Amino acid sequence: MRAMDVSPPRTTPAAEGTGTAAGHRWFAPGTHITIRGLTKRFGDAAVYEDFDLDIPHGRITSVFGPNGCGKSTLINMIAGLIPIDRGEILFDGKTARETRIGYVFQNYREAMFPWMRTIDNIAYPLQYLGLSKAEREARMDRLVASFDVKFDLNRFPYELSGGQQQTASIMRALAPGPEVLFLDEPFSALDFEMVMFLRERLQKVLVGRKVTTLLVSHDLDEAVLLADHVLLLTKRPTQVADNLPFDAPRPRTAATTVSPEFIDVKTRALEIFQREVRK
Ligand SMILES: Nc1ncnc2c1ncn2[C@@H]1O[C@H](COP(=O)(O)OP(=O)(O)OP(=O)(O)O)[C@@H](O)[C@H]1O
Repeated sequence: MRAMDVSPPRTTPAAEGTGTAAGHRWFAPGTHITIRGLTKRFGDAAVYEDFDLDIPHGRITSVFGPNGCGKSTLINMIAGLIPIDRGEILFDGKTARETRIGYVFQNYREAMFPWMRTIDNIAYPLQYLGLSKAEREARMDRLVASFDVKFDLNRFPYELSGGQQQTASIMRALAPGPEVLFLDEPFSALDFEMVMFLRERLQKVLVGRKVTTLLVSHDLDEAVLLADHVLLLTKRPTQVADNLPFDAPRPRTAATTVSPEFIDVKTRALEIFQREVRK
């Protein structure tokens, strides 16, 4: 089943290409990531079988579905962290290797280099971009200002709280200016005050920079609150159950969760989820 708004054919003549790095490949306007015919097995178990999906440019897509349906596997395959068995995943016609990607893991405790100060951890990816020292410093200044952190970034990661470490992990993922950001349950181990802070900061930065974002969340409120699209998955072999747009104004806050439009999307998502779980 397809995911988003358009229905591109699997293959089209070269003339219909959109002038990408790959030149001959077709993708729908507004689409950033195109997945076609994706197949992934673990042993005898098919997690994905001929799976197609279009992920829009510069928007936040939340991935939600039954336990073990393959949410993490999906974003890890898209990010190029685990191999696919068959199919094609392209970013504006490019491969993951040709795309600047950021990734935030659930387990922030193992995400940072413990021997480096937090600020140096965050700046670490910048050294691979070939920027001058002045450019690196200017980027860091902008990033630190946009997150408005209240803790001391000169501390070592182990001196920070979990929420502060995860804030730093997110800042590090954003430091090189990723075209695509992957977040796998980034807030699930954090206290609610920190979750509120991070949701607000993250939205501001992602929407401001128009970063294509894929967020895996087990929390339906969070999945809907942050998303431009809520991608609902079926049980395995996993397909797209539905893809619900949510276009409430930003920044979205706790107040958004009591708005009629939020409740409407959440209710529809819950119905689809329950239908899939019962199958
Ligand atoms: N490396 C692996 N080897 C074998 N099976 C795997 C491997 N990675 C994932 N799986 C299996 O693939 C399925 C999908 O796993 P995945 O972690 O992607 O699901 P998920 O939807 O993110 O799960 P959850 O809801 O529990 O977070 C699960 O049944 C899991 O056990």
